[in-house]
Amino acid sequence: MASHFFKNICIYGAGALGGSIAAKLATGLKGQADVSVVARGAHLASIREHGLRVWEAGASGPVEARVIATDDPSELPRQDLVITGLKGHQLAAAASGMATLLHPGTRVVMILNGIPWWYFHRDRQSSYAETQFEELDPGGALWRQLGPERVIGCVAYQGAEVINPGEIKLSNNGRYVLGEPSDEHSTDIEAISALLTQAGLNITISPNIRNEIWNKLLGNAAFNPISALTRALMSEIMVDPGLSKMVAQVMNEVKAVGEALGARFALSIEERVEQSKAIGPVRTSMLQDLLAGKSLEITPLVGMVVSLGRLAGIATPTSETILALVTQLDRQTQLHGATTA
Ligand SMILES: NC(=O)C1=CN([C@@H]2O[C@H](COP(=O)(O)OP(=O)(O)OC[C@H]3O[C@@H](n4cnc5c(N)ncnc54)[C@H](OP(=O)(O)O)[C@@H]3O)[C@@H](O)[C@H]2O)C=CC1
Ligand SMILES: CC(C)(CO)C(=O)C(=O)O
Repeated sequence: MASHFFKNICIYGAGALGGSIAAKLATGLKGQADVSVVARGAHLASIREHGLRVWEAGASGPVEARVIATDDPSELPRQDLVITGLKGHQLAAAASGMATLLHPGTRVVMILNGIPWWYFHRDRQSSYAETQFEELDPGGALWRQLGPERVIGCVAYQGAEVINPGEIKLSNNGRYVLGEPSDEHSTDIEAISALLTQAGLNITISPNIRNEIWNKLLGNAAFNPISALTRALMSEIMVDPGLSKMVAQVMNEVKAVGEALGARFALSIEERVEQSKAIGPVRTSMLQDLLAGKSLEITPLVGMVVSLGRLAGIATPTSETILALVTQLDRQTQLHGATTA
């Protein structure tokens, strides 16, 4: 589909992950492509003035990268590749902006935690193929204006945080898993993987991106909302007997729903819980957003476990309780700010 000559590359939503990837592309491709970002507010102003500053894990200083930066995508030329770094609940509002960047061959790599809006596109194993979700994509704006056929799924194993406007800190070396919704090993995905690898990113191509999504969701459906509700780091959650039990309960629900929809899990829940104990003092992205007074990525991470559970006939009582609590927390934070919520 794409030309495999990526002259114009835009990172739409240059936050923690998007911004760090934009910096890698701008420095690693050494001028071979025009790298632009769509950002907003103080973050955009700082990127324009000072460039992106990215602290690699353990580095003594930031890497600086100059990129074309705007909050108005219609100022940019049509793009050969768009990489989205928006949160799942921010995508629909950006659908028309993203659509202005597309030409017939543009592919869109979507870095997301949780169940994405395109989940059932070309899911040939499922009786739900092409089912759309109003709660992820109100009015079908993404489906219509972007088109699920452009999407390449991306699951990120990279801890990252915007620590100041224009400045991003990475907490590990990170890796990214790409996959076509059709699970095909296409020439597009091969070319995009090669490009991102050339820029210095650790990329693998998955033969089953939905499995990757579910395996990652085990952690995010549990840790992200529990950390927002308690303001605890992942390590603090895991040493609390009540909270670590709740983590295991959510993970069991996610696994049951995923398996009912055909997903395979690499580890048992006991093994996954043990693995989580080793992660350390990480502040999840949902806790970061809460502390910054931002709205929370609830639907893709928690709401969809409950919705897909209903679809598949699997009970998800712990996730339902957490969903109600974290939804109210988000509502109160948006009304009164994070400190009084
Ligand atoms: N951070 C992490 O460690 C990890 C995150 N993930 C997942 O990756 C995805 C991206 O997360 P992350 O990088 O943390 O997200 P961030 O919140 O750091 O970045 C999103 C950026 O997009 C901006 N944005 C939102 N809407 C628009 C818009 N309409 N126009 C321009 N800019 C916009 C946001 O601005 P503003 O701040 O003003 O809203 C923010 O700068 C999420 O699904 C997340 O769950 C996965 C693994 C780890
Ligand atoms: C916690 C972490 C880094 C890994 O599960 C994550 O994915 C998030 O913060 O959203």
